[in-house]
Amino acid sequence: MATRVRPGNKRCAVIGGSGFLGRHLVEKLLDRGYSVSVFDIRQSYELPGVVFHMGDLCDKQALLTALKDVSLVFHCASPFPGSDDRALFERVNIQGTQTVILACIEAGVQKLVLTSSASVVYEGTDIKNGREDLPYAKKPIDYYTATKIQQEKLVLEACDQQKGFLTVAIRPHGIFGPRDPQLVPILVDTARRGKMKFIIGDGSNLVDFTFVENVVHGHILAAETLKSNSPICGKPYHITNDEPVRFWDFMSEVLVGLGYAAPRYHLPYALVYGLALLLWLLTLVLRPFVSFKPTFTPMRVALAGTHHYYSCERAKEDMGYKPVVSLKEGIARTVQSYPHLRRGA
Ligand SMILES: NC(=O)C1=CN([C@@H]2O[C@H](COP(=O)(O)OP(=O)(O)OC[C@H]3O[C@@H](n4cnc5c(N)ncnc54)[C@H](OP(=O)(O)O)[C@@H]3O)[C@@H](O)[C@H]2O)C=CC1
Ligand SMILES: CC(C)=CCC[C@@H](C)[C@H]1CC[C@H]2C3=C(CC[C@]12C)[C@@]1(C)CCC(=O)C[C@@H]1CC3
Repeated sequence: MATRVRPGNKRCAVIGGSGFLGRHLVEKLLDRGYSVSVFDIRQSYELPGVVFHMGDLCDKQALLTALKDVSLVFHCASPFPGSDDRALFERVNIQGTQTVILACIEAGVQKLVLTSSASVVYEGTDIKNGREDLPYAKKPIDYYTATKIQQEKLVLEACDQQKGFLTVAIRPHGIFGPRDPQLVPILVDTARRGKMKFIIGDGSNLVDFTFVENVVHGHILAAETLKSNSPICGKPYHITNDEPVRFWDFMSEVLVGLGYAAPRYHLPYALVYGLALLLWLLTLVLRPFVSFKPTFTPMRVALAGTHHYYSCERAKEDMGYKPVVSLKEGIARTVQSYPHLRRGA
């Protein structure tokens, strides 16, 4: 049965703390005087002050051990978004998140901060300065995002001020920074295969890319603002760099920083999208005979050729959010952190 953990207790748990965002979050929490338990299916590092609990978040007993005496939980675990294992997304993001909620309540945890995603409202068409009141996507861009929608709903609906269990969801977008296993590695891999020559569309589409330390800052602000009667209870918050940038300028800056050529030739958006769609249909038809994963999926073409940037006004008003690292500085620090991805390395 729930024994409420003493408020003000600075012991917290990071579910998914071995991952890219999770590890940055753990490092900042330690700086701020928290003691941290990490719960993850893998252990990727060791740090003084961190206790690791290895386990699957779908296992309530394993979670209960890790959440003992913890008053604050960050949930930033998810399967790799590029996977096509639908059952895994459903099991971890939906059923697993329900298990996390139940375990938190049973362990007497007072605050749960979920890492959601701004893409829960994106359907592949332009979003300019989107606010949190946009409806959830009816046709999410992929199954991973469909389960992120369900996950966010579960966590926000679990907020219960009467019972002293408070929840909030952070919606970052395009997280980048040192140790990111996705964005820069995909980009460099595409460049190394000679496929980063083309700009899809006229290149003017604006997108949010968010330096990981700003995402961490948003999470910690949310946790520290989350109190009874706080306006943030049960709500989602966009956290970005608040500096929308042309998608292709961002890509070019990273590529040039790592010694690769920037893309130069323009291709019409509708043409590339149509080709990606055809290729995708072809992979479906041929799936019983051959299996291959194209780089140019319709989803990726939409992400590269449409506007998708979000307002963080609500986070500024309700929790005093302001990015702590500019885009320029974030790109410089990211580029510097990938010596092994430099051209010729
Ligand atoms: N990166 C981005 O641009 C964005 C990310 N987000 C969200 O941010 C969060 C963190 O993302 P990111 O740091 O990039 O992801 P990572 O994959 O780097 O980190 C997620 C961690 O969770 C672990 N994990 C996966 N399944 C389970 C499970 N069943 N039980 C326990 N741990 C598990 C992963 O292990 P393993 O690696 O072995 O699978 C990994 O260590 C996610 O919720 C993601 O949806 C939202 C918007 C943008
Ligand atoms: C803002 C946001 C949601 C970023 C998410 C990260 C990835 C979806 C992108 C990171 C690198 C991008 C990329 C492409 C699509 C989107 C990414 C995977 C292309 C495949 C688009 C088509 C190309 O011309 C090559 C691009 C390589 C990099």
